[in-house]
Amino acid sequence: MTEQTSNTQHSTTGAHESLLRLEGVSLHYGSLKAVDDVTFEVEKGARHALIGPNGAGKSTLFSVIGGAQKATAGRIFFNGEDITETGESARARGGLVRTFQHSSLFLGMTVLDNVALAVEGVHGTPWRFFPNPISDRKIRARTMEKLEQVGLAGRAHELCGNLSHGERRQLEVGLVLACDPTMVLFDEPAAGMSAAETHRFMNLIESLPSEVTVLIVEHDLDLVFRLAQSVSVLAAGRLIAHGTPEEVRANEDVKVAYLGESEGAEPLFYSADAGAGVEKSGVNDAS
Ligand SMILES: Nc1ncnc2c1ncn2[C@@H]1O[C@H](COP(=O)(O)OP(=O)(O)OP(=O)(O)O)[C@@H](O)[C@H]1O
Repeated sequence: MTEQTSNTQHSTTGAHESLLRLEGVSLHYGSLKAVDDVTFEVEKGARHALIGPNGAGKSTLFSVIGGAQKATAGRIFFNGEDITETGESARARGGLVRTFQHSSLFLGMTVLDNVALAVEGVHGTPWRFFPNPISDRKIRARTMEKLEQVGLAGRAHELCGNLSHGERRQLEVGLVLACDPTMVLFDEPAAGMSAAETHRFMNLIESLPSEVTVLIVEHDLDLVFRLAQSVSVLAAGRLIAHGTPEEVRANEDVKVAYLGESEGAEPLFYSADAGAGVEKSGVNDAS
């Protein structure tokens, strides 16, 4: 992927091709095992969720995958290449892109200009003395395409600072799409969203091109079980389950891990055939 990437190659086997593979990944803070010997893979084109009770290690593992934090043990492979030692921005250039946070939006600029700058960073002249991204027709067309994809074309000329919380999150996805990602890492996208915003955002993630692989860390289990085709469950830093949403719902270790978090909490999971499939206990309900 980059000059920092080692030559180690990971061969994939089986019918489905692995895009991201973690092998024995750990991140220990002294004696605290925030992430402990985690092995799993995400297939190309998958909608994969990483869930777990509070303090399970989700954010830490997410940072390790994105490259913001270094694993203390284990290897990470992306597209067959060992990226364990590859930095965050080099991973992003290689297609493994994390959603931008609100802080990366320019609130005093229009929605159009925000995405145009990101598009220009990827497709345009890397740096100009007097940047005027909208003057470039190709960049403008590409920018509008990204805004259409995230449902913000009608807000193109609005100042970013005037957008609602949900719209800003849509815009963050637009910035990510501007990077032409192979895989997008979504970090709790539904946090702080209203039910309507969450619904819109779910539709947006579902409408992403099928060649874009998605890994999502999310507390809102309604969203997870609607969106994900495969789920990995962490508890106390360890991977305790990995499989389809149905398999994970039925897993006894998963039920115990969630219920153990809050005594007297309502059961977190209905059986798979009980309508919506998931009952929120409030334990991990960020909505
Ligand atoms: N920088 C740090 N130094 C020491 N311990 C940390 C650090 N960051 C996280 N931890 C600890 O690592 C463990 C995993 O934390 P992490 O935030 O990854 O869990 P999480 O599953 O994302 O939790 P939540 O759902 O509450 O956000 C926790 O015990 C946390 O206190």
